[in-house]
Amino acid sequence: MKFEVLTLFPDIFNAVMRESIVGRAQENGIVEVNAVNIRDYSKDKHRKVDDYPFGGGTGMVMTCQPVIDAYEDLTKDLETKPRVIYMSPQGRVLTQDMAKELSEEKHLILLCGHYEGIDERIIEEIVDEEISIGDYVLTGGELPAMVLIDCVSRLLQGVLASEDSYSEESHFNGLLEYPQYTRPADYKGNKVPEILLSGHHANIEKWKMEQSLERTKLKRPDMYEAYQKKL
Ligand SMILES: Nc1nonc1C(=O)N[C@@H]1CC[C@H](O)C1
Repeated sequence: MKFEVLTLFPDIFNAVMRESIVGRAQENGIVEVNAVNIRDYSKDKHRKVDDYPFGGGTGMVMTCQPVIDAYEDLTKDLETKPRVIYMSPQGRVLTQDMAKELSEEKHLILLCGHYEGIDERIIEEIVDEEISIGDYVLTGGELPAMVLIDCVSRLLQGVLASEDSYSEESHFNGLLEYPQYTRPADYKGNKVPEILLSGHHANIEKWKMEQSLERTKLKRPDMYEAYQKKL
């Protein structure tokens, strides 16, 4: 799967996306992250990519020309145009179900805003969908883009050790995950639940489901209600 990111800060992606699990997925050719510097497409003699907003207001707005020319350049030889996602607080908030849906794509273009945002005509011309990572405002769309790349990439075949790695985790099955424990079985008198040491797999699975239901009901009653409705 190929992610092409339109950004003013490509080095952020090159630093983070070469590390750990996404980095290994890139080395294995499962994922490709290509960060494209919007500023390289500016026709302004000072390589400007932003300007003052019409109608007043604070901050700067990213201008149309560099972003749209960058998009045109990335897609000029492509038969089918990839989906363009603008990372924005006005978008649909990213969920595990959306990540699963996005993981079916072969090629995505992610647009990272900066400053106060981008000229609306960019959205009208090239953006297919706005996606938010949460109801708060950041300084740029780079972290949201990396969050999306991370949560989508880990669903791709061969990225995690096994599919089981995510099939029982929080949000995948509509519930929060059960508590996890590892060695030592007794840490300063705080012991791992006996059931997990019993070797009785049916009872262990039953305990895990009970724990998932209990903590979802406690921590995320909204998810618990939605889960109950689906039964
Ligand atoms: N929350 C979010 N989920 O996706 N993106 C954001 C976000 O706050 N973006 C910033 C808004 C102005 C600046 O351009 C970038």
